[in-house]
Amino acid sequence: MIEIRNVSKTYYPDKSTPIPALKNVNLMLDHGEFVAIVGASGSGKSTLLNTLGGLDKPDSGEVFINETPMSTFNDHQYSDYRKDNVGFVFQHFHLIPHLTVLENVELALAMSSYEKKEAHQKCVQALQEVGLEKAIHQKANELSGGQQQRVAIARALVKSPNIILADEPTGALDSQTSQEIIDLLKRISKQGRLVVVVTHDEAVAEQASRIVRVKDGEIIEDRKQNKQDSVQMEITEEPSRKRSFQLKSAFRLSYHRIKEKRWRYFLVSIGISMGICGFLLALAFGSGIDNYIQYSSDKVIDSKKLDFKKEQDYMVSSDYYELKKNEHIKLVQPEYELSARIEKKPDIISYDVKPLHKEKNRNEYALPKVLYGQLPKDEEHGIALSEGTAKKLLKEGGKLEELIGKEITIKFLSMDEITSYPSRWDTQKLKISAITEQSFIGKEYSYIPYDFHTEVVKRSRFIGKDSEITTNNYEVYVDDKSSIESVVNQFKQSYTITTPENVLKELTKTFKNIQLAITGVSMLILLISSIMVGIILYISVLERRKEIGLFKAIGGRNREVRWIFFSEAILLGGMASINGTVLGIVVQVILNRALEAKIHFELLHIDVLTVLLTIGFGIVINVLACMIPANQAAKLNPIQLLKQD
Ligand SMILES: Nc1ncnc2c1ncn2[C@@H]1O[C@H](COP(=O)(O)OP(=O)(O)OP(=O)(O)O)[C@@H](O)[C@H]1O
Repeated sequence: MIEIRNVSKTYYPDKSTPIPALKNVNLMLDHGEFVAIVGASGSGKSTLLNTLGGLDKPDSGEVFINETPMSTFNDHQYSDYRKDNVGFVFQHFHLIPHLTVLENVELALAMSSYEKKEAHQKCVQALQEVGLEKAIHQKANELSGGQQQRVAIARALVKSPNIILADEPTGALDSQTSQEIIDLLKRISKQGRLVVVVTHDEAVAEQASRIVRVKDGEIIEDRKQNKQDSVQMEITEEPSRKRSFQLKSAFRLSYHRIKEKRWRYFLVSIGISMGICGFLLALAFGSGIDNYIQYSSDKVIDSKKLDFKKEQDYMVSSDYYELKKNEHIKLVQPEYELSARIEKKPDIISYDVKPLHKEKNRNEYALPKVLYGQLPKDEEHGIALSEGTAKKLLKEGGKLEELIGKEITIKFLSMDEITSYPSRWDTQKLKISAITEQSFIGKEYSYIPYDFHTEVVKRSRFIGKDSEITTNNYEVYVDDKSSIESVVNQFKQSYTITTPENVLKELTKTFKNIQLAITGVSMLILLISSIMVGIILYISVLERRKEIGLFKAIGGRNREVRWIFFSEAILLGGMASINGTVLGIVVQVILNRALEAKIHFELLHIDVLTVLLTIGFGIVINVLACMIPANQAAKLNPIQLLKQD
């Protein structure tokens, strides 16, 4: 069944001094044998056992498995050989302490395509065989040494391998328990399996059907005994199971590990949660910007309005007529603002005043949104105060609507026409006709009727009623948004033109900068957290060496070993991202509520897609952070890993 022909193996621990572990070893082993490999420490027993188990490869010579030379195996075939043919039993059991007895045994089937029910049945059967069917739900670390070794034997048996390899299986047990384990292994060999036991203990060796004595890497004795024991039943060989990795096993291991080291993982997850929360808010803010753009396009910015500016000169009548000649231009008005103040002792309320469109144009172009009252008519001496200014006027406990109809004294600032220096205050009594919505960003304006505004400007500049007001800014209104491009193209040589799009860009600049800052900070936090995750998982690789070794010994491939760590990263990332997302949603609700009265659109908007995207992003970052430690784990040598105590 297994033949070892002229096998030699030399180790070079410090690269120069060779340590020969096996020298020209020849051995043939068959079904149903119970072989004891004995010898002094360092004689090469474990190396021989590991070579039989496909964990170690010889330097020269050949190992044949049912006449197939192992040297033809690639790494995957070695793993498959361990998965289907070999069950390992170790001196220190190598059970996962926080898993139950059943879960420990199930682990051996993690690489095979068994149905859940079938797998369960096989595990229970294996545990019955070792006499532990009553303890299946007990935690492995609650068992005695002998019981733990029985679980380890059940784990080796559950795949129905035809070879059981046991390295000092009684080394950590008292003599009575040792005898029970040896009896168990003997029984297993009588089922027709090959059982190879490495032992120091001559009393154990004497019970084997064959003793192979090793000294300095050579077989010095190969003796068959207890002939009656070699009478055996034929095992019904199971066909090899298709490889199918049960991700569930990797996740179960990682879940238990995270539970065990919860404080460590909790601290690391705070960083990820904060970063993810920031990331979510940045996305939510992005939707807020879209809302703001929508709001501004509807309410703040007139989509048909262009601002024309002459850089050097004042605009004159010829400019005006030139503009009016364009068929798309419907209205041209000079643009100027007035500075005004209301004296409410001891305070002075200062604000700027713009003209309202004439009534005939009000249906065509954007108007400030009225909260209370009505916009003043053309001939009225009324003012539409902005919400912010109106609030300053209110007496404590007063309501905004109570201001409507009240008369107030407003002082408009007059300028010296030549020097442009403010020279005196022009006092007017005006009725408060309306209160308009406060704009969230940009300047607040109050409005007075167009002609009245022109009159105040002329008076403030000391010019006659029939004179033109000099300005270098014109408001130009077109018939439709679609005409803007052609108008701009025609006049861009002579004027600096600001389109509604430019205005919007300017208005959203602050938002974009805030969003950029939040994104930047959250990315920085995520970068630092992912480095921390990488470090934590690197520590995890060091601490989970036994699990990695075990996974490889039961036939796990490198890819599957990586999954032990990916599952850890996914669980950690998933939990931290969910926490971060919940935190983000809480911040969103609080901020939106707090700003509800001040702004008229949703500043932060989170939808299901954003939530899923954020959680996915958090998980991806964690998986990326775990790449290096996971690859490192996959490359580790199982023999070294299993040797550590
Ligand atoms: N990975 C390794 N690197 C370097 N030397 C090694 C390695 N594995 C084994 N050796 C050396 O090879 C020799 C045989 O080791 P092996 O573990 O097979 O002996 P053993 O008989 O099983 O010993 P023990 O009973 O103490 O476990 C020893 O001298 C050991 O130091």
